[in-house]
Amino acid sequence: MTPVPSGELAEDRVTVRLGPRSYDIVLGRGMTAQFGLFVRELLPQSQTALLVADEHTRKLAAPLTVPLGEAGFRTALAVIPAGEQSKSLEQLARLYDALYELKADRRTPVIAVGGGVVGDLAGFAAATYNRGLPLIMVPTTLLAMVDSSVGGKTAINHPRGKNLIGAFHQPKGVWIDTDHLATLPVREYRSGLAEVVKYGVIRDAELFEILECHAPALRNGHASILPSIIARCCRIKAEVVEQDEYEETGLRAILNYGHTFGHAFEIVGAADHWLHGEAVAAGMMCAVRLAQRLGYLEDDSLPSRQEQLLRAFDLPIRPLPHWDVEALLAAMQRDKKATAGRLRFVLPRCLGEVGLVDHVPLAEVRQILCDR
Ligand SMILES: O=C(O)C(=O)C[C@@H](O)[C@H](O)[C@H](O)COP(=O)(O)O
Ligand SMILES: [Zn+2]
Repeated sequence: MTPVPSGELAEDRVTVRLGPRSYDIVLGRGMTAQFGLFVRELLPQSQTALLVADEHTRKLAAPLTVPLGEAGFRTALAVIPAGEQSKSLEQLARLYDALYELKADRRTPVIAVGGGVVGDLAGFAAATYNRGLPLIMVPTTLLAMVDSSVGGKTAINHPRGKNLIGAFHQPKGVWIDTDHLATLPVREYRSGLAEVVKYGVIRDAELFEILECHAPALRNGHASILPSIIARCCRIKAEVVEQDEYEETGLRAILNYGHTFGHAFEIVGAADHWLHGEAVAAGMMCAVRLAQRLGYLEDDSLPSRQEQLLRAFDLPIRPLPHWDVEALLAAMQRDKKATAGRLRFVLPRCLGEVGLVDHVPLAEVRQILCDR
């Protein structure tokens, strides 16, 4: 795999092993000066690079143009409006225009500097322009570091469904500089903690216990163990993606714990502007209650432990009362995991173990949604 660039301050490295599409996730602090070398070693022939950022992360993207220039790249920076609405055809077209203006060729990397929205949109532009450009992920939010920058899911939204238009397109490399977290608004940071809790429930009981022990420090972003938690989540994600890259066997679907409810909350409750992790948090609570109701859950302490942890991170544990139940159910029936409108959920059996449950009766799900 990729050699470590000399002088790099990387503290950790996780390799995602996917044969010819394998790549490294490099984790460290204060690594800006080494970024050009990192990209150059991945792409020895490229002459141009398009950086993509939003209004908030442009200040993190701009300094990267210096080491990229030193490494011989002619760069351009495309800035999109911040927020979920940017996962749209309109913003995608703007990125295609920017690539055209740059005279991008098949070797031009798209470098996504930001959170999940920037990564998903820039990733989809990279997956489709010229039938595929190299993609480099520079996640700057906790959520993007532990989840969306790894695994190759790229997408924009359809007005009626999250991530409905997308492609699998693995990055060539992921560059996690934890110094970027210092710039993150606290609500964004805590939204990322929801996906961290998810990893504990689906696959890593010990991680969940670590989160419980360090909840007060983690809540405020001051925990010295945070970098090791980020690396641990990346390792879990890598392991899952390595075994089921295209979500075919059902294994990768476990990463969707809380998302069937969560995506419906994001769509139906769009006006309330919940962040993705907030919707996932309330979605995980609905899922664990559903598991209990269906008799699937073997560990009765899990709902209250999960609730306590999410509360400790100031995350929502229920959908908002004014969201229409029938609209939420309709959104769930259009979920990508549903087949022919039949609901399929990722449900926990015990801490660290979840399964895919088919044909969940609509009435049971309605009951969970009515309980607010
Ligand atoms: O990488 C995956 O696989 C995931 O499901 C991770 C999720 O946290 C992420 O939100 C993903 O974008 C959801 O994908 P979708 O296929 O349900 O749209
Ligand atoms: Zn997610």
